[in-house]
Amino acid sequence: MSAQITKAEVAKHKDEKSMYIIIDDGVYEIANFVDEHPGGAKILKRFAGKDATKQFWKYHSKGVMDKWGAKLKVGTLKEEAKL
Ligand code: HEM
Repeated sequence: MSAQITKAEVAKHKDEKSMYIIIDDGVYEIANFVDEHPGGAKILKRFAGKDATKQFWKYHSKGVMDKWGAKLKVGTLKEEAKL
């Protein structure tokens, strides 16, 4: 079972040491990926600690997730009550 990570926890990971982004219900560690991102490091860093689902699916096809998803995934977004 993969780790359940809250949105608040994701938000803490936003620098070079550790950079999390959310895509759908997955949490991805991209600190070591930003420099090889074909779309550039800058745009990725802008989403560090945040949900990038909409932007991800705007620029990538499912094949990108199939190739990279498992390598970068560190957990699943924890379901929280929406108040
Ligand atoms: C885990 C997260 C991500 C991975 C693994 C990833 C991977 C890739 C790959 C492999 C490409 C090359 C093009 C392709 O094969 O389709 C690409 C291009 C690109 N990515 Fe990402 N990406 C990620 C997140 C993001 C995010 C959050 C943005 C924010 C907008 C972004 C913006 C772009 C852009 C603008 C391009 C260039 C598209 C083009 O030249 O047509 N990516 N990315």
